[in-house]
Amino acid sequence: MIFKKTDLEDAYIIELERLGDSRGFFARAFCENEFANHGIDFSIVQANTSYSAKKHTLRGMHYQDKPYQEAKLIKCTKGAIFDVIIDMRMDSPTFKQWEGIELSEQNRKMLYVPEGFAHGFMTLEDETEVYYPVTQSYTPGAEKGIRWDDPAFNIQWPAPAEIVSEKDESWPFYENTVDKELRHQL
Ligand SMILES: Cc1cn([C@H]2C[C@H](O)[C@@H](COP(=O)(O)OP(=O)(O)O[C@H]3O[C@@H](C)C(=O)[C@@H](O)[C@H]3O)O2)c(=O)[nH]c1=O
Repeated sequence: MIFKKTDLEDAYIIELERLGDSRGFFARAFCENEFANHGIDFSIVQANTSYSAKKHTLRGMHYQDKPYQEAKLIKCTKGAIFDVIIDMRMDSPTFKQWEGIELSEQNRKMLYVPEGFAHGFMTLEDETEVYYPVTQSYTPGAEKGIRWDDPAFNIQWPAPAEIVSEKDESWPFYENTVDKELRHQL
C-alpha cells in the first residue's frame, strides 16, 4: 500500500501497490502492519456499503461525537465520487480545513479519514458504490453533521448537489451550533 500525506494532518490517500502478473494484479486493500507503521491503529468493527443510483447525489458531512468518534477507510468500488473531509479537531494545525479527492473504480485510490473528521461525498456517475470499514459501531445518539454548503468551510464541490437526504438538509450551520458544542467538549 502506498501512503501519501494529504494537506490535512493525519489523513492519507492510499494507493494500491500492485503486484502484477499475467492474470492481472494482487494488492493489499488493508494491512494492519502497514497502518501501524504509519502510527495508525485501525481496528475495524463495521464495514459499510452505500449505493447511489444517481450522479450528483451528495451524502454528508458526517461524524460521530466523542467518545464514539470513528476513523474510516473510503474506497469507491463502482463509478466515481468526489470525497471530502473536514478536520474538526480544535487542537489540530489544520482545524476547519477541507480537502477533496476523486476516488473511482478506475483509480482504486482510498482515503483514510481519521477520528475527528467530518466526511461526505458527491457521486460523479450514476450507479456508484462506496465501501468503507469503520472503527466504531453506528451510534445513532452520537451522529452529528454539518451542512455540505456551510460557508464556514466553503467546500468547492464539482457540481451542484441534486439529491440530498432530509437529514443532510437539516444539519446546523457550523458557526451557530457546532463550534459551541465542540468547545464545550474540550
Ligand atoms: C451510517 C449507518 C446508517 N444506518 C441506517 C440509518 C438509516 O436508516 C440508513 C441510512 O443512514 P444515513 O442516511 O445516515 O446514510 P448515509 O448518509 O449514507 O451515512 C453515511 O454517510 C457517509 C458520508 C459517512 O461518512 C458514513 O459514516 C455515514 O454517515 O441506514 C445504519 O443502520 N448503520 C450505519 O452505520
